[in-house]
Amino acid sequence: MTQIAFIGGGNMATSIIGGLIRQGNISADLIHVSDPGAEQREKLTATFAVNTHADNQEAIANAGVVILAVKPQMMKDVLLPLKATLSARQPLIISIAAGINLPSLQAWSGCKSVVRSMPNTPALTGTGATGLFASSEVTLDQRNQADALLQATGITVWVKTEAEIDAVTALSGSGPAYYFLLMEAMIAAGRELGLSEETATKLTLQTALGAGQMAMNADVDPAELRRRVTSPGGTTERAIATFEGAHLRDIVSAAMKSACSRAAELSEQLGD
Ligand SMILES: NC(=O)C1=CN([C@@H]2O[C@H](COP(=O)(O)OP(=O)(O)OC[C@H]3O[C@@H](n4cnc5c(N)ncnc54)[C@H](OP(=O)(O)O)[C@@H]3O)[C@@H](O)[C@H]2O)C=CC1
Ligand SMILES: O=C(O)[C@@H]1CCC=N1
Repeated sequence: MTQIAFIGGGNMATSIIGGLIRQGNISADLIHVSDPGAEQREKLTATFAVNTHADNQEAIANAGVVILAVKPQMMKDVLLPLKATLSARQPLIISIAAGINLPSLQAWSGCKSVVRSMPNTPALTGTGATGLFASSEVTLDQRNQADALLQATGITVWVKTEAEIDAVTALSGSGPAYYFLLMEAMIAAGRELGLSEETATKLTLQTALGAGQMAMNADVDPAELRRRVTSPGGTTERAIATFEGAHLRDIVSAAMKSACSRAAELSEQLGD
């Protein structure tokens, strides 16, 4: 069976490892994670019983797939010392880093088969969403391997151009944070309306879950679901008018465009 190495065992690696272990198709024995933090390594071993290493070379020694899960700013410094080993072994490389393009990943790793992916943190509960784009050298088997790995954490979508990965980053990569921000705002507003923290939180989270599940299962689009909540002359109408008056759609559009530009900017600043 193929060994999988994670370089970097932080938030996102933890979410993906959690999804893989939870799904049960990959044994924890086959997963090797390297991270400089002793506490982080202990946490990963205690939670998932995976192999952990302080040394990146040890983690990749027998790996058929190497998942790059360090910050974009670290990527070049992390890969260059591994280049001799990686280029000799040619494992499938899967990067999850925002804004590091395929030519840079290929140059720094010495590997031809590189998949650029953009997952998100709900991977931890198997409800992740991942966008993927492969270098032309990636074989069909490797593409299927990357797809199966990330499908263990939720849905996968292959995009047609590498530039679309930056759009995916702005939408689903960063997207959970947008919903969490809305939850924070709703909890705070519920408190202002006199609800306890506990009640406001409980109702906000259950409403988010219910709306998400309804939207997933409905045979109509979110706009129609919104209309069905909005009784003429009722309460929702007032709230929606307030959102529209404050140009919520323009705010969302500007926010996502700035996230997408930041990904492109990272690529320019950090790439070769
Ligand atoms: N968080 C998210 O929602 C998403 C993140 N991403 C991408 O995932 C990547 C990781 O992000 P995230 O998990 O949030 O970041 P984290 O900082 O949580 O994780 C990165 C981990 O890498 C470790 N690390 C630092 N230097 C090295 C090294 N030389 N070798 C091995 N590991 C090292 C860090 O340790 P230490 O903290 O001690 O420095 C840290 O534990 C980023 O590239 C990001 O763009 C993609 C999709 C979503
Ligand atoms: O904020 C970031 O840069 C990373 C990429 C997508 C989510 N988190």
